Amino acid sequence: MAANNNSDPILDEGGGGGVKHEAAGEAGEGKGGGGGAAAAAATQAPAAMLPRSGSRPQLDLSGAAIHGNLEDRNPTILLPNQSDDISHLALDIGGSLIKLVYFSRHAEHSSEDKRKLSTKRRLGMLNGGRRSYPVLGGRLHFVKFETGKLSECLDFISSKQLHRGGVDSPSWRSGAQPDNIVIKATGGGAFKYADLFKERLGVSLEKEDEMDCLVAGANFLLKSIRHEAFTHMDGQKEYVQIDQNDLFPFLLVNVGSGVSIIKVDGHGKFQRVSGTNVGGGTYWGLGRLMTKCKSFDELLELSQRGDNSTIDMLVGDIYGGLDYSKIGLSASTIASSFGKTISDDKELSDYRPEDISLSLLRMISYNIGQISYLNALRYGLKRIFFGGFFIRGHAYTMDTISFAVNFWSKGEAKAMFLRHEGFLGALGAFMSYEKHGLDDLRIHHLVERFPMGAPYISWMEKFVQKGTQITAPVPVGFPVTTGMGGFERPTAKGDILRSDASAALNVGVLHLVPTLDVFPLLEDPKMYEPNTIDLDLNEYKYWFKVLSDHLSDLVDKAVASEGGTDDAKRRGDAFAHAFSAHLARLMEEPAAYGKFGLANLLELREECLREFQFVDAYVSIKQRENEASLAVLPDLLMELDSMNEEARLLALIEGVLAANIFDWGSRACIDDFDMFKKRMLADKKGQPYKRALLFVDNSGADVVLGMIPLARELLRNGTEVVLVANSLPALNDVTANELPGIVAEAAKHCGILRKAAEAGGLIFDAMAGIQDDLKDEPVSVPLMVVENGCGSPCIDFRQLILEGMGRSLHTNLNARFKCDTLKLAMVKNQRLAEKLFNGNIYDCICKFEPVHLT
Ligand SMILES: Nc1ncnc2c1ncn2[C@@H]1O[C@H](COP(=O)(O)OP(=O)(O)O)[C@@H](O)[C@H]1O
Ligand SMILES: CC(C)(COP(=O)(O)O)[C@@H](O)C(=O)NCCC(=O)O
Ligand SMILES: [Mn+2]
Repeated sequence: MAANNNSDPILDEGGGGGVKHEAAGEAGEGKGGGGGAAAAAATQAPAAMLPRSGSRPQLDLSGAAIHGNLEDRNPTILLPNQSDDISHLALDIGGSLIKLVYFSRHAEHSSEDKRKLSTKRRLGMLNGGRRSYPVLGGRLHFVKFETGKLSECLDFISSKQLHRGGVDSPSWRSGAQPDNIVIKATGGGAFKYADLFKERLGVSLEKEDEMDCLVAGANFLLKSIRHEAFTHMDGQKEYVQIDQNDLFPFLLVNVGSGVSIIKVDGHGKFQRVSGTNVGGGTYWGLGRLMTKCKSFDELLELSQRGDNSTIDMLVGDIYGGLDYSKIGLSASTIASSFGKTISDDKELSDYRPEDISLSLLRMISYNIGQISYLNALRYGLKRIFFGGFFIRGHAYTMDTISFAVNFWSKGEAKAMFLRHEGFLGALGAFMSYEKHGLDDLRIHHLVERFPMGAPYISWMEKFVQKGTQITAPVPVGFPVTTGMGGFERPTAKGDILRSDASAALNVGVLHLVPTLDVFPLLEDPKMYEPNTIDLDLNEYKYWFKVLSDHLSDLVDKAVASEGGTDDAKRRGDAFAHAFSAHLARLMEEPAAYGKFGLANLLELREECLREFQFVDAYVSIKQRENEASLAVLPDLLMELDSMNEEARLLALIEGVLAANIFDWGSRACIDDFDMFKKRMLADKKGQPYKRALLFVDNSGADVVLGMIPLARELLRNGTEVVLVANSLPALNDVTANELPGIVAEAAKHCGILRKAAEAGGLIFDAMAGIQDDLKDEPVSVPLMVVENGCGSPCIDFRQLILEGMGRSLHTNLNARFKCDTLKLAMVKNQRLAEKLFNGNIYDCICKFEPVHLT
């Protein structure tokens, strides 16, 4: 039988089979799970797209008119009343910063389309009637500007035409000038700068109340974004699992220029209970005056090298070096911020700016923590969420606030922080566009797909246009606390604050994918964790090395896939820099982007490639492998058909797992084949599976010689088969777009596949004229292809378009489903084999998990 020679070219440690081919020889390591997995559900209803929510943007066709040449085959249609495309920007113009939240639709990948067309043409499968597979929805971006540099912000909006729905919007392309564009805006600047916006951009700002927006933004984030909230104590960040049913009431403290303290009781139910004018503006303002720093970050960075005991009067200064233990104050506790300067006969210039900055930071953070706690106490609240850009993801600031809350509440109240800290108001304003209907979004509808937000957008533009260097982020120091009331000075690991750009990487671009839903066959969605192993720092180091080692090879492929042009080379460079910066950021703080498993790490790379417009780095490798495998498929099918049923089933499973691994002395580390065989053969007569979902993985031998023959066997047994494939390219994975072409080609050699593909609408009379003997193959069950909503080598079943079953090893090995499940994978990574099974590279997994009816 044919060897299943599939391997994931970057990630597998060795070639996946006997016949060396280019991709296998390139020997990366990692993804490991090779064969894909199949699931069989005996009772499920036909696969169907999940319905879109009724409150989502609707198409408003009133007044539609053809724009341009009526003779054109595809003239542009103007929808003058369709406002979706122009309500994609919202602003929060605060005392210090302007925050923008904007939505962009995924651009059409025209080069991909061309390529798709030529592949289809070559495979002889162009037919206009087949369904097309949509690319994933759109993205929410987060960008900020200094309020003092408002004109930069206006330029940004104008250059991207954000006020008119972006440069890709119909209104922009058509050159139409809607005369009254309205943009939602909150914050004081919505009032102050309304005229300027009208003058410069011709837009009217529709004012939304700042407190309404803060609360709406916070509620939305806490409800819809995974790993949004975290605690930060003693340098340790820990994400908080938010129980949707037990969220309210809480205290929201927004630390902007000033501080607003709001008691939140529900959606739209809140009361501003307090505030303080000692806030972010105070730290930055006083700090600027006293240190001559030119930027907020410079001031914050200085604090990391500061020693506040030269400025602050400590308890020990007053008590002759002793603690005041009776009231719980250590000698190092600050008794009086800046108090020491009253007795020193010194000028401002005699103090180190570093020390001044730290004293200021501690004074203001501590004060905010304390006032917040007192307000929590007033209302009996235990949870305090802190937002606003004063926080700036800065460890020392958060630790100081947490310390104050913890100290004064004696551990009763908890300070929590939000990853989108400064964007609460802007998000709230964005959500106030009623037609967005974002209010009913559930957590899996907004997928945070890696921080390619503001910094990366501007970095990318810089790279593409100027080829500027990205500076990799540098570590921020963690403070050390003493047990009793005081902080020692921070023991900074690095001496420079992470650049503003990379710090903003704490916030990802939110991908809005309204059709995504939790896979309904998951046994317990709440308990589901896609990643098989936790990434501790050691694991991180290992995978970072793997990914870094293969970066240059990947860049070569990516550049080649775009024709090797100068532009592609520049983008390749930019991709390498950006991806390395992400890796460095994660190395420094693995939880920087929320909990991050291997699946996320692998997806990050794919996302990053896409960000730099590499549509499909493996396109030609995939095509070559598909063609080579299709050429040997007829022989394989003939060989399979000559076997008895039992031998054939074994050959098929081996085929998926790569037949000749046994030659290499490998063993099966999980082997439930006999159980599976029993279900397939012995029980078959009574109750064949109604439907099987096959999660296909790699292009080439994996899908053509492994999964398609397995699908064919299931079809032969009367089981409907759904091939579930990635929506977007990732490594050499086959995509839902590519599969129909491959199936059509395979069907040329096989009546079973042909009839089933026709029944499933995959091909329409494509094989008319091809003679084969279908007498023995009375197949009427359909073979279908669906996309899974993923663009990653791994699958997260919380975020799927359609029902299916899990592939593989890195993810889903331990996932339990409500249907019988067969997990097939070859372990192509020594480390994983050892870790998971005490096994060896090329060991195989054939894990059958029938549903036990109780
Ligand atoms: N790049 C920056 N420039 C100015 N201030 C910053 C910056 N980054 C963080 N900050 C801090 O954040 C505060 C502004 O926070 P923000 O939530 O945007 O408030 P506002 O709505 O009043 O502008 C500033 O006063 C300052 O303390
Ligand atoms: C006036 C503000 C609401 C403006 O918001 P900001 O621009 O600071 O985000 C805020 O600065 C504030 O709440 N100041 C504190 C005023 C007080 O309660 O004393
Ligand atoms: Mn504000």
